[in-house]
Amino acid sequence: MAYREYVEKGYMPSREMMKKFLIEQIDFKRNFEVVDLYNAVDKVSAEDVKAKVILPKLPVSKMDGIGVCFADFKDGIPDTENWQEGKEYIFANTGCVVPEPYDTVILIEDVRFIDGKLKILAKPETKGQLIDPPGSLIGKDEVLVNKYEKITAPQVGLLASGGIKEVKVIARPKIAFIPTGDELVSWQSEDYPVDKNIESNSMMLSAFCKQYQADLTIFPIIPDDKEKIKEALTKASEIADIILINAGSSKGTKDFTLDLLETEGEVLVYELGCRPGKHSSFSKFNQKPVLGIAGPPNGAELAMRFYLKAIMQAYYHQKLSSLETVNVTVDFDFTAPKNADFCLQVHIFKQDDKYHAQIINPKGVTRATLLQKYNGFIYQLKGTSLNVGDEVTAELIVERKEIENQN
Ligand SMILES: Nc1nc2c(c(=O)[nH]1)N[C@H]1C(S)=C(S)[C@@H](COP(=O)(O)OP(=O)(O)OC[C@H]3O[C@@H](n4cnc5c(N)ncnc54)[C@H](O)[C@@H]3O)O[C@H]1N2
Ligand code: MOO
Repeated sequence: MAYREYVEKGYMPSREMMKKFLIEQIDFKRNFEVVDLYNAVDKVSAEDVKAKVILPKLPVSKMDGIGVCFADFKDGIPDTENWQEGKEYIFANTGCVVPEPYDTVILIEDVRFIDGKLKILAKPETKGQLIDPPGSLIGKDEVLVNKYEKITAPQVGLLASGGIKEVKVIARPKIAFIPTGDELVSWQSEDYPVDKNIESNSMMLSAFCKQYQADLTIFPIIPDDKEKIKEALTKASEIADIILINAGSSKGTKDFTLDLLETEGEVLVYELGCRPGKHSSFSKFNQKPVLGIAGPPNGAELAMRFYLKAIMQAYYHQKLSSLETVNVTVDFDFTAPKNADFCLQVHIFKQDDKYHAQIINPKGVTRATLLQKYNGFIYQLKGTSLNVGDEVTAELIVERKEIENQN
């Protein structure tokens, strides 16, 4: 073990700048796959999907009624006492074909049968009234889903109507996660020695990957050994589109991750100008993007919430989403450090028709308390202060209804 002098280097982006930087820097190698309609929802279409059939193929009725020939109404409502079904009129049901020569539908509500004899109460206004002509529901070659559009549940039905059986979509990216640290033991272990910590970030990531639609390979815990880390990175670069390497990113005697990425790859961001999650980094190794994530679960969580999410949205050609915001009155004083913005984790609640925010120090409470309490962020620029009573914009990580009437 040796003392490592801390040298601040490189670009230290804020949270938003880091998202932007990642998206600009990553040259995504996307894969595609063909899925059937059972598996199409929420996938992103790789191309414009055009209808293979038109609907309807023949004129159909828009409503339940009777089909008539408009010409019979040129002088007003004719005497229909002797009209016969199948001759002067037919029954026309919603969505069913109205065959020639019938060209107009009269609503069944505007028709009576008195002693079996037809009586029409309202003259059709126009020829073709209440009829959907061919192609009026799905047009010839109509685009049903656009390229890079996320397919919704109604669109899956639309695709089926358009004669589509399968769609080419962007395949889930492959993410490799490399947990590092001599002090770690797997969360699957039944008991663990007193000097060990439980490796849990892989499971948090596994859950985030489910939400973000990525396939995850979790590597075994890699000891703090440059050769072993290099081996793992090499293997990860062969199987994954995006590599996440965890911990060993700070100033400790065993924090080798960035030294290694610097000599064996290229480090573009060593650390952020934003806390928590300051020790998030971005590198390239064997042409693969490597997102470095801080070891402590809270820093790791924020990196997954912000940076991994941005990467995933860009991978799927989706716009970057932003959190819903709410104006809050702060119930605390706080000054952000001079060298980094601070993404404050706060408890937002409603009192006397106003939203308030209480600060939660992630390093001062158990993780369970933090996760129970914090429901939003206040992003505070470096060196700036907040004082009790200030009104600011906060971001919500829960739905707005969750912050109504709770303390
Ligand atoms: N002198 C300084 N010390 C530290 C600073 C600093 O600026 N100056 N920053 C602190 C901050 S903030 C963070 S965040 C951490 C970053 O640490 P590392 O990313 O280098 O992580 P380690 O030191 O290896 O481990 C820290 C902590 O996290 C636990 N850990 C690691 N991996 C996992 C995992 N996969 N699952 C669960 N927990 C994990 C590890 O056991 C340690 O407890 O540095 C601070 N120090
Ligand atoms: O980077 Mo650390 O995650 O600020 O807590």
